[in-house]
Amino acid sequence: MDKELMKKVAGQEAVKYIKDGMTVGLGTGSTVKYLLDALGERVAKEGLRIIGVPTSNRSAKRARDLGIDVKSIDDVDHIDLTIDGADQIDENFQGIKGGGVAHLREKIVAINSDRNIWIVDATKMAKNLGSFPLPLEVTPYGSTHLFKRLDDMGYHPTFRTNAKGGHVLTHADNYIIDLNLGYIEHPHELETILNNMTGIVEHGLFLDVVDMVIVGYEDHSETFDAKRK
Ligand SMILES: O=C(CO)[C@H](O)[C@H](O)COP(=O)(O)O
Repeated sequence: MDKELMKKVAGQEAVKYIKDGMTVGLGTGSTVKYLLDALGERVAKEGLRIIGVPTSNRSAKRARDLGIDVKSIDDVDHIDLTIDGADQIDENFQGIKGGGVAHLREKIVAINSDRNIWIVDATKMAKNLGSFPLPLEVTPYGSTHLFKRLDDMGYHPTFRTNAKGGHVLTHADNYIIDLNLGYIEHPHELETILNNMTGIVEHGLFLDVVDMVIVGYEDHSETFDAKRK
């Protein structure tokens, strides 16, 4: 199974939805990298005029390197379409994001977009959410106490660390706690609980957000209308 090829297929399919004059949210991750490559090619060949709103410093740099104009979300008045990756998508098109530490910006861009498309390789599709650990962006201040509370609640938290054993830091210099849940039976109930916990800046549950999902296989892609279930 060639996962890179599957990601590339999804990224190349998604670029077709970008039209001249659009303001486009640019997600983060290894699948979005293929979207950016394909978009850069269209900008160069077709003279496509778009404004990209990147969700991470990584995507901003790559977009600029490819000749794509980028602006901060606060410098645009609206976003027509956002294309982003995801870590896991269930059969109701609910998702987990944040494996790449960018879910706070990704969620802000997503909820301010007219439409959202997710691009994934086929291995990301699952019956239920939860086998992929659920990322939480948390404030460093008080994070050991928050960690203990999450542990007491049975959520099996782990701090995300780097190769040197230090905390992985987000764009806002916050920490990441991953919840090793295994199976999320009621995503909306969990969302409400996490929304109400002080110290959690944002969680990686993206519920009722996506409009279209493009799943890449090695030799074709499948497109799902996520709002028509
Ligand atoms: O949520 C994300 C970053 O925070 C990414 O969209 C997600 O991790 C998917 O990344 P990849 O395409 O590399 O698997």
